Amino acid sequence: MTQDQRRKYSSQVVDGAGRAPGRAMLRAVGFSDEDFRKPQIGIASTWSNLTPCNMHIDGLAREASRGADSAGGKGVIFNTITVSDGISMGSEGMRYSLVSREVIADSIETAAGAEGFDGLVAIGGCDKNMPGCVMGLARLNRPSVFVYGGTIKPGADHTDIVSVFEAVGQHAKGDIDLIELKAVEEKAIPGAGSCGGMYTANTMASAIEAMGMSLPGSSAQNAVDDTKVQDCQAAGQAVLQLLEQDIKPSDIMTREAFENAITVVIALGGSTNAVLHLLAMAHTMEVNLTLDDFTTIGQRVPVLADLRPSGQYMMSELVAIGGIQPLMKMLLEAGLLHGDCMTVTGKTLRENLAEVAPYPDSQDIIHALNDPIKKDSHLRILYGNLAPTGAVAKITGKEGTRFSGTARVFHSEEEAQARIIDGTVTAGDVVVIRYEGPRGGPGMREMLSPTSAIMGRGLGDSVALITDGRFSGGSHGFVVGHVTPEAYEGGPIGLIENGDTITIDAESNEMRLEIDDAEMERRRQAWQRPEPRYRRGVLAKYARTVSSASEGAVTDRD
Ligand SMILES: CC(C)(O)[C@@H](O)C(=O)O
Ligand SMILES: [Mg+2]
Repeated sequence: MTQDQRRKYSSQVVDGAGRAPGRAMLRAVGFSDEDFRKPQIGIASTWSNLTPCNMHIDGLAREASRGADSAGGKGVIFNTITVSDGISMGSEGMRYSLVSREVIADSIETAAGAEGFDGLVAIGGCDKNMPGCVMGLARLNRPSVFVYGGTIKPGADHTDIVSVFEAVGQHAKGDIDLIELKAVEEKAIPGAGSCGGMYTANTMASAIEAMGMSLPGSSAQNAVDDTKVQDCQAAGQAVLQLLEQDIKPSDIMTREAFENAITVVIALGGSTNAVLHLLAMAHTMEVNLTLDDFTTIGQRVPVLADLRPSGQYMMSELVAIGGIQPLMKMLLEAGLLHGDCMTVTGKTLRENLAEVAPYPDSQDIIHALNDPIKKDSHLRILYGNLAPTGAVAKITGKEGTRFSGTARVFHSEEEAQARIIDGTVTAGDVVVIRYEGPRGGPGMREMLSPTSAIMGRGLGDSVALITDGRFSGGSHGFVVGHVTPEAYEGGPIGLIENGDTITIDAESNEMRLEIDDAEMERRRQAWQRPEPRYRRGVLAKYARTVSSASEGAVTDRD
């Protein structure tokens, strides 16, 4: 491919006498005559000092830019936003979390679309960054690579952010005092990097690597490590190679690649957010993926990783034994991955895995296929009279696979949290948290505070929680989220009354409100939509455009 063919977009901005004003501007940011003849590589950085997940990404962006320069391109760094779920969780501000995914995708599309980058590297840290970046790259469909900022190291005594959330529940129960709670708070977050278990950030990074949009190994690296620096430089270089071969996201993010991503997420015991984000990414790439694909794939893929929140180990411990590449090789050899998928190395998944060595014999983080932690998926898609268009449950089996209990209904996360903490919620209850959906919240908050409070209070196997909101990757217990249609749209979750019996069955994949159809209809007639919580600003805009959680909660429908 000629240099000019590789400058499909930047040539429109910098070539010819008429473009002198644009070149004048670019000279001021460091372009030389020679640079105008190079492909421009946009480096989307989610750097921010507001969260440890992203506080090191400015340095990583500079490494990626150097990598692009060294391969004959011209790297141009630009920034997009991030918000931190670990900080906003349980507050009004958490309504902005899922919204930030759209803002990130929109801003990458906007900056690259306006400036004429020929290729891109996008670097994400906190969990919504990852799908946000990839959605931006997919919309642009220019040769590009995603880089994960890397995982945080464990805090002292094997703690992490979820340890702090669960300590809040232990404190409420009286098991630990304020001094002990503060000690957990002080030791859990030792520096830069994304939340340390198989929570949403590590889940999505792994999914994206499995999908072929990150370099092999990228998703399982420590944030502060030479391997991450090398990954960034290599990503900058890889974009130039992708330009040469004209390999675009649409060549990589195929239906089979999404199936690979789902397979790896299940094997890792990953976050329920993967369902939402993969549906959204597929929508962006115009790949036909539905909730039911998670069921079909989930029937044949076991959970193999003993990682938090349901298991014991942290991501950095998986990094130490070789990351997810040996796992992917195991899955490929078992016929569970499509080996012919193209990746950002310019090679297929099978070619990338050819030289990968197996895990050391001594490890017990990743179980063998004949000794799974769970023989099928922990991510269950439930239907029934409570979720006519689907819901997403995380059922590891540790808390059982069937739950029948008495509804205790709350109209917000805060209300529910207060009643869990003060002991009103007791064994046998099904906590219902509604009006937390994408549109009704708005923003579909993550219920990590209530699920952690339930665990901390020792009610993990005797209380279930259902919501039209979503969960953190750190949530565990008997939990069902993404209940659709959401309450604000008139969904049956809005018709539950205190004292009703609710049955959740993760074997038959059903969730039922035990009332007859006539009673359901009577309640439906009496239901009234509440006033929206926001009338102006980004949350109101979001509520007006967002689709159902069962469709990925996207805002750019046709
Ligand atoms: C705070 C967490 C654990 O990062 C959460 O937001 C997640 O979704 O995993
Ligand atoms: Mg999150």
